[in-house]
Amino acid sequence: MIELEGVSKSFVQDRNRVPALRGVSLSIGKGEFYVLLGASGCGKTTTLRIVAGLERPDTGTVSIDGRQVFDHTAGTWVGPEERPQAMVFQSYALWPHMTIRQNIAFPLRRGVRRAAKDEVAARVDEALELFRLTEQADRRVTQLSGGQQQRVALARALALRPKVLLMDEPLSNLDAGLRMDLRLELKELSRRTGITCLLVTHDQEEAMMLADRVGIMQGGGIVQEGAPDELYNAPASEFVATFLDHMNLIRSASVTAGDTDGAEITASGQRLRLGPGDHRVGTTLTVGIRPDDVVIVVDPLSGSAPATNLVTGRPIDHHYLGGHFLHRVETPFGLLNVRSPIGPDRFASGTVCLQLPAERLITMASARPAPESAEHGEDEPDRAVPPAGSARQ
Ligand SMILES: Nc1ncnc2c1ncn2[C@@H]1O[C@H](COP(=O)(O)OP(=O)(O)OP(=O)(O)O)[C@@H](O)[C@H]1O
Repeated sequence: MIELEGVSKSFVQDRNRVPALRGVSLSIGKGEFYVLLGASGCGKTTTLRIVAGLERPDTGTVSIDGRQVFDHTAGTWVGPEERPQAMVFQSYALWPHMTIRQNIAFPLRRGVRRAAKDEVAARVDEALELFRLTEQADRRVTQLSGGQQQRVALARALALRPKVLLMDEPLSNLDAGLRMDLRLELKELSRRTGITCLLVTHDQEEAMMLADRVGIMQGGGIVQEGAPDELYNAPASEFVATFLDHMNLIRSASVTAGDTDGAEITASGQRLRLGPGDHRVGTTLTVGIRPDDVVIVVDPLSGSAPATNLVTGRPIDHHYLGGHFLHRVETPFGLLNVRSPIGPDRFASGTVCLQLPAERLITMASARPAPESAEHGEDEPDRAVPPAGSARQ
């Protein structure tokens, strides 16, 4: 339904051409919910605006529903009004002097997709019902809450019966509760209508919850795409691993032994077992483990305690997060974040034994060493937990 091939775009900033997109290729199927996820400035909105026809790329091709709408080489260009899409913005973009009903009806009466009067009335009623807005239909939109206003914006977009719904951070202005409600509505809606959705966000949870497929953007390109669970369980790079889930990273791990059951790695003078996988002896890789997957071994001397992949550390601090704790623990691998229901009152004082279970360790290619300043640049994810900074060797 949406195809981008080799799309690049640069903008002039302070008299210099600055690349915003570097050869983006993307293929979104009919009825698919695709989310572009990335930190501020990585090129998400530019990609969306190019699909919408609000921005003209420098190179490449763009097709929607089998029709080429841009081809740099052939000089093809189809304007936004002729593309089969509707767009929803973070700012709602409603007409404040109109009622809900008028806001939904207005675009149906104008432009190239103008509908007949009866048709307009029928579509407005349908959209009102879909978003449970029928009772308030004659209220001014300025009298509505943010969540209601965004539902009007979505109703207005869907009343156009677009083949493609493009959404730019549509839920970012809403508080946490409303955001969750609208996510659920949006997901249900996309299932029910079968409409192809492309949404951009910097919110990992939102992307995971809504998407059939997520494309993770960094520095003007898509660095990995896949179903949310694929990305979560098999991040291809340190960037994706830390962006999605604040993973603890153990860098510069050497594979020292391997057999069909798994492999052994050495990092910071400590040995760890890995589960089965394609790990060649002699290679160096990065090993990741999520804070939830690190096990606190309360009584390491008991007969039932695990025997492998143990490491002793010094707790630095503890944060109560409601129902569970976040502990930061200094270990030979560096500082590890550990999320656990076990509270600090159950550790021996000043020391804690951790297990990094082999089946929970995720391996990925080592990143090239980054300059210190780049480590916390704009592409760094928003952190809900303190970073495991010193685990970066
Ligand atoms: N009209 C413009 N003029 C100049 N530079 C632009 C313009 N639009 C985007 N850029 C630049 O292109 C890059 C990508 O911007 P874009 O808005 O696509 O990023 P984004 O990932 O959507 O970020 P955000 O989440 O902050 O909106 C940024 O460096 C931005 O400053």
